[in-house]
Amino acid sequence: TRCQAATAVPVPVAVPVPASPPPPEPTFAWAEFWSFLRPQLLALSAAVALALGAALLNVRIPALLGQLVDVVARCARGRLAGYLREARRPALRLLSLYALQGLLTFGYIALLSRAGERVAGSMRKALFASLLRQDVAFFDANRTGQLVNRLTADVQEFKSSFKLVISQGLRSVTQTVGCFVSLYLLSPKLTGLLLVAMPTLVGAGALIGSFLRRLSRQAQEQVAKATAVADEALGNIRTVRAFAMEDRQAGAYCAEVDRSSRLNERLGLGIAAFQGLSNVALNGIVLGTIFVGGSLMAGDGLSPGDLMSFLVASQTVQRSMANISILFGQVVRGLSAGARVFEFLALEPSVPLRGGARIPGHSLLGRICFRNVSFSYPTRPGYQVLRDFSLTLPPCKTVAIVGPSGGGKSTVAALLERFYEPARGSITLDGCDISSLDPSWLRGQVIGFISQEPVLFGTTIMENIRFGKPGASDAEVYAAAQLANADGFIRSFPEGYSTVVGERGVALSGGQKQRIAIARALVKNPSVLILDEATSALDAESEKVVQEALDRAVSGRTVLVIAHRLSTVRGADLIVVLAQGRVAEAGTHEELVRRGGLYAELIRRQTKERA
Ligand SMILES: Nc1ncnc2c1ncn2[C@@H]1O[C@H](COP(=O)(O)OP(=O)(O)OP(=O)(O)O)[C@@H](O)[C@H]1O
Repeated sequence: TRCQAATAVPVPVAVPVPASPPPPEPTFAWAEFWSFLRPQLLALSAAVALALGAALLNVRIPALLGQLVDVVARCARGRLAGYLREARRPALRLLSLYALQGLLTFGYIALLSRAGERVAGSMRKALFASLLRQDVAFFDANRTGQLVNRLTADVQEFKSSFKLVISQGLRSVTQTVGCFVSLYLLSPKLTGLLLVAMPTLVGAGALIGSFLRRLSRQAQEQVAKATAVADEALGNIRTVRAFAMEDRQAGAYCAEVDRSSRLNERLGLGIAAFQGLSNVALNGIVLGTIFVGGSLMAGDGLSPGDLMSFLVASQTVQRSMANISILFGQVVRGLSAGARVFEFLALEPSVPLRGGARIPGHSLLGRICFRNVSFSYPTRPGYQVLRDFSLTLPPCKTVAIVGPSGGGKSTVAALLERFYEPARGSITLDGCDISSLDPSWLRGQVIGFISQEPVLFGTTIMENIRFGKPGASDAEVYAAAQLANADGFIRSFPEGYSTVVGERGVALSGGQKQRIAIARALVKNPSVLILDEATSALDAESEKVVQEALDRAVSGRTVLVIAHRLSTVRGADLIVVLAQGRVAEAGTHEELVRRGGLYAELIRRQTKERA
């Protein structure tokens, strides 16, 4: 219900937020990261050790291959018996090295995956828990899509960079250094040549690579734009259909897809050129090495085996350096993804979910006082919604708030639920300031909130009603449904209370959904009931049934009704007209009509509209 209630506060589409500089990129929280890493330290250290071992073996392999080639060269031309004898030793050593290397590779990848998944899993859980804790104002300022992205894409990105750094990065660096040492030992001259050629090529490759990455990012963003168009149209198909906008939406989607195809084609072209060029460059290095190496061999400075070792080792260096340059970009992206995850982990809400005093059930009266409350929404600090607002809701009475749209009616309810904190003034329940009370008790047990457009969750009706009181027995659920005028229609479904309502409860009518929402609020037997325009989205027929349910539900509770249609609040014990954040008038229906002020004017206007 909390989520549902949160969506009940209407958020205007175009709130003029005061111009502020874009928030700085969050920095990576190493300490926070360490706390997630620590439980996996053993597995991680083992993975690092195994990866290092595998890399060192890779450094050894070219030398052994060289030995084998020397045997091959020596035993060429028909000396088979001698060849088999001589070759067996280096061949077997090489084979066992390959086997050991395979084993080490298996070990470190397995361990690393385990550690990576666990770190990512615990980051996701912690981030989700932290998001759920945040103030409602936080959700006004951050779009849901972005938050979900941090949970999924950002954690994913961070995890893969983290794994890559340990597997590829560690390996590549060790191999580059190790192989350079063995290259130098084999032939300082050839190594010198390589040292000139390779960095130039790798540098050029990195440059083209970064250009391609930029192109790829643009292409990805374009794909995301196209997806957003499709998502919006499919998600709001009723509106699209109602305005016969299918062709226009299809056209918009086509344009975005065309743009993304063009970008991706250009990217493909770039990748093709890159691959072609790098083939030429790599083969050129092989050719150059053999060519120059051959001349050294002629001068007897190098054996054929040495040349072979040199070739294999230089290939390993090339691969490793290319890997390192790719990794560099990945690390930068991974760190900024990680920073985005940790940013919200560290965020503390101004109103904690739990903690504080509770008033024992038997002595709870339900008397609520707003005293000189002033309030502005955090996303709109310059605009005061309530100014010096004072109102008392006596126990077991119904108080209605009416007034022009945007006057701050729903804001009063949001403050009572402690979705936001007033800037000045106090709100008390039975004389206790609600800021000293346990918010989870206040929301979960004291206040029942029924909003204009109830949100049902994608589960059975039974579970949806039980959402109001997690431990409720079946009998309690039935009783609440009866009180809410919902039992009859629920039982008329073939599966009764086990009927699963769709993701957004689409299979139910507005009136049915509203009655389930009423049952959900009533099952906790709240002392205070807030009805925020609970019937204004319904047609006359459903309104009547829902109104009946509400009339029954209000007895014995302190009720705050927020209403558009004045006809629904005629019987309230007190009617308050809220205009420009202040109480403009208060009294019963008769008193206010007799007074001939704002309320009388509103009544006149509404009857005229009806006529
Ligand atoms: N989450 C929010 N962030 C920023 N401003 C808000 C938010 N919710 C409401 N407002 C603004 O606060 C003012 C009062 O809104 P509120 O919803 O309380 O009015 P209301 O009287 O209930 O209006 P209505 O009858 O149209 O629902 C409006 O100007 C609105 O634009």
